[in-house]
Amino acid sequence: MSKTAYVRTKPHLNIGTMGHVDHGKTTLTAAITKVLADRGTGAFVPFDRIDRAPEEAARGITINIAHVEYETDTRHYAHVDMPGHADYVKNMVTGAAQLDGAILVVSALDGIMPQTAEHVLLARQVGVDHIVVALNKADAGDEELTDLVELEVRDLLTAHGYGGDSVPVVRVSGLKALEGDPRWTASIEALLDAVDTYVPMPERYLDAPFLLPVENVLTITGRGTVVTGAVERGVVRVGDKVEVLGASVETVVTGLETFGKPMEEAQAGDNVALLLRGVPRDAVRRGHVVAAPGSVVPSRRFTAQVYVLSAREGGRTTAVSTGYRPQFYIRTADVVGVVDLGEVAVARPGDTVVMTVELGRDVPLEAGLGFAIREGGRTVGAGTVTAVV
Ligand SMILES: Nc1nc2c(ncn2[C@@H]2O[C@H](COP(=O)(O)OP(=O)(O)OP(=O)(O)O)[C@@H](O)[C@H]2O)c(=O)[nH]1
Ligand SMILES: [Mg+2]
Repeated sequence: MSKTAYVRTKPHLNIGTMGHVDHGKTTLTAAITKVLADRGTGAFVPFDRIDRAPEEAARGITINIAHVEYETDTRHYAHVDMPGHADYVKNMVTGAAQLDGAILVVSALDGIMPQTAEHVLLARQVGVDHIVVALNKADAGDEELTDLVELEVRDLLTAHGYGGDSVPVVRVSGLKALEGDPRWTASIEALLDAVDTYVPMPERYLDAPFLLPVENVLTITGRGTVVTGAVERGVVRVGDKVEVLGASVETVVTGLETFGKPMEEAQAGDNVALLLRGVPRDAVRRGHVVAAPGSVVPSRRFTAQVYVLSAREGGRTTAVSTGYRPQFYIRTADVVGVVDLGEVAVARPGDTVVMTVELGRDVPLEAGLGFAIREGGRTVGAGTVTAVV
């Protein structure tokens, strides 16, 4: 672990790029780091270091979620570059669950595509309240066509409750900005200004007991097991006792880092790595939750309001009934659950229904928590927990 400590000088936010495959999310992410590196408030992260897992290079699509950090004049950001490929939308849900705002990347050449719409729907569901649009590849697009794409994107956002008329839509070229073309580096500056001003600093629940949904688990040779993720609430310090829900382990945090920089204390919103004393690597998984001991009681039964996606939105073509067993994506967890629709008994695509769910295992639940429902690799529903039973 490197030695320069993290110094908190600016408010920290978590943002990310989402959008259809090949619309330019990773190129744009690299371009943002380049523009800010030239300004002196970040380090350039080239495309191939963002799109870096071996599995990805082989298939040429973003599968794992990559994080980079940078600063604007007013803020410090952790930025996650989310995958666009349909098979990996579940990774997108994990990433979006921790975002304060998102940059929706839409190719000005192609317009809205299936994952553009799916990502907007999922973002809404997992609680991303602010979206800024990057109309990418504007270097290659024709202006009238781009105008149409912009209208189409604003309509899509309005349809999902984002107030499409007031959402900033910035025409950019990640590719040309990476090449240093001044017209297009200016477009990236404009995009960052839009993010700085349009995405508000969210309220951080610093006084609540510590909770972090585990996004990834790794081993540091000679030091032990590390879990990473964004702190959902509270504060954690080196030396604090924590419990890992899902693994049923109590342990102590022996190290804390953000982007390779050690810190004494992490707080709600921070994207961190936690070194856990004496926890075997295979005891902890993505989807587990690290929390202050005794602060949450995991459970498996809850009631929820659920929207069943229509076929046009990529959902099912047939109704679901009591006994249906899809996967539930809750925070970073992916758990099977059985649906009970009560007296209604049947829910058709396009319906909003109340259901009781019995999950296959206990997870920390609370009223207001958003989740996605998936089946056979596609999203079929989106809901909010109304009560824990
Ligand atoms: N003309 C032009 N091409 C671009 C621009 N941005 C990206 N591209 C090209 O579009 C293709 C896809 O870019 P990526 O950045 O890999 O797209 P992505 O959205 O990250 O793709 P996935 O991660 O697979 O979903 C590449 O060939 C890029 O060079 C742009 O601003 N202008
Ligand atoms: Mg990518």
